[in-house]
Amino acid sequence: MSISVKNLSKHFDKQKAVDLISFEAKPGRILGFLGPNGAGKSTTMRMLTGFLAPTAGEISICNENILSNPVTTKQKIGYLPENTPLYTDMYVKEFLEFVGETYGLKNLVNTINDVVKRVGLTPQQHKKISMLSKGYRQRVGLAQAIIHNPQVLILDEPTSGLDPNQLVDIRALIKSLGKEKTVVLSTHIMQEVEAICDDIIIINNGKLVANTSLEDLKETHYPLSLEEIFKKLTLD
Ligand SMILES: Nc1ncnc2c1ncn2[C@@H]1O[C@H](COP(=O)(O)OP(=O)(O)OP(=O)(O)O)[C@@H](O)[C@H]1O
Repeated sequence: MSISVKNLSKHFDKQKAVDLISFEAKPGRILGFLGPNGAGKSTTMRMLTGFLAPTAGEISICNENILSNPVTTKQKIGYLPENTPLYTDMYVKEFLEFVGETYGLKNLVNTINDVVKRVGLTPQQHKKISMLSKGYRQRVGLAQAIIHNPQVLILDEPTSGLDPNQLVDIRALIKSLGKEKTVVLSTHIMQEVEAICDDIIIINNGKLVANTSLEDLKETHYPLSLEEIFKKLTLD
């Protein structure tokens, strides 16, 4: 199992932002992480990537405990945070070189060329990040997430704010990455879930209310649409 989460909780003072959740994510599959605003998705993703310490619970990435082996587990994870923080004064390749160096990657020139091609950044590769549209910035965010060839990808709302053409391109890219890696992505777009996810977890008020395959979720709630299922499980 690439990601295994057991009884994970995060409390901010008295608020239980994440409340005893357990789930697994498997290689070669894309796990959609759904939930209303404020349900606990970003908090969970930040714990999965080691950016935020859990209040309680266990996370293992590729069979290694994230708290006991923070350095090795971080090497196995690529993370695209919500509102991708990028150094916008840097040029695309300069930024990727900076990220590659922090991972201690060898053969960086070829690696950067490969990753630029993979995410469809070739026409923009000589530009400053501040000059790029939202969709191309998102591609730079994806490039930095995959540059070290991680086994696990954590993508926090990777397609929010993209135009319909960019949406299609980025989804296709995520789908192709999902064939070889374990991908966890959060989204509010049900069409996106239908288009690319294999498995689904739904979180509401910090608790998991669904944890199954997309197929099983639809079968269990037949004939409801995914929007209707989401509503049914998350309206208190
Ligand atoms: N650093 C923090 N300090 C205090 N409360 C926090 C902190 N980070 C998150 N929260 C709270 O925890 C809850 C879960 O937030 P989180 O950002 O994980 O939700 P989300 O599911 O990602 O929401 P969205 O869909 O709006 O991005 C919210 O009530 C939020 O206000």
